Amino acid sequence: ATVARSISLIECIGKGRYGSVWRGRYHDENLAVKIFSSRDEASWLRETEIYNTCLLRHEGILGYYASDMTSRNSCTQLWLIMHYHENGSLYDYLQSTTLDHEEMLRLCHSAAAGIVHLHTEIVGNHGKPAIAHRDIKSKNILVKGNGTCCIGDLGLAVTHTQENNKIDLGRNNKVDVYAFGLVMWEIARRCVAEGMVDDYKPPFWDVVPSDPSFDDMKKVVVIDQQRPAIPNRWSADPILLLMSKVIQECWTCNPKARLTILRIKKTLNQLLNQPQCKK
Ligand SMILES: Nc1cccc(Nc2ncnc3c2C(=O)CC=N3)c1
Repeated sequence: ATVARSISLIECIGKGRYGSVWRGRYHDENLAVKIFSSRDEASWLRETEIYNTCLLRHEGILGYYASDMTSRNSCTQLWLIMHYHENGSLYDYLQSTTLDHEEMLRLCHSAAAGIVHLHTEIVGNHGKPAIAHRDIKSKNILVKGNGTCCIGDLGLAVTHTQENNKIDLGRNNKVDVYAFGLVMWEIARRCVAEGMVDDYKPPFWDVVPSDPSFDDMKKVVVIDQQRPAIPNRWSADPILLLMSKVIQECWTCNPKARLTILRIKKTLNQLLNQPQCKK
């Protein structure tokens, strides 16, 4: 509680049903403060539990400072205090930025590396369970100053270890892989090749209303099994053509046929090291 007291909130940088995110200052350092709405107390509790029980210090995971619960007159105030990233979320970043091949692959590879860390169980005293994020999307990924990503928002995450075989992660991991395919599709659209680039669009922008309901999405994705279209221009570029293959293997109808996030990370790393990708 002492930490929260000495943080001064400077500006609101995000607002939603979840609550709000602020840029804060503490000893001349910037930090991000997520203030949870009372309806979202469960997310605060889950994210706090995950960060405090699992070894989650990793360059691909949004850095955590502290959680704070203070009683503010009649109601409870819930804060999550994280590292601050000036570029904001990947969703924000892609609105205003176009990418070359290396920048596209750095964003995709670093985001994949963060998800690999979540999915990997580390056995031992200072280990971690396998974690399925369950809410992978460009608004929950932050872009760091060096053009790499880190994964945030663990409010819906579930854990699994060998011994307390709680849930079958096999299925859940595949949900993360499907969602990550959508994120790679959003990023690749913003990659300039042969003098062309696609506008930023959220997945399914052309088949659902803005701010779609759960049922709107379910009909498109589950019932009709729709998938985002791959822009024609991608087939004229060797890297984007390979990206379209990786992306489509994240979306197979049968979840068992989907690539693992580790295979995706390795493939992206190979593309990153190809000569035509280096500046
Ligand atoms: N999941 C979660 C939990 C706490 C803060 C956040 N958001 C952020 N974290 C760090 N830097 C940021 C942001 C923004 O939202 C926008 C700009 N920079 C997400």
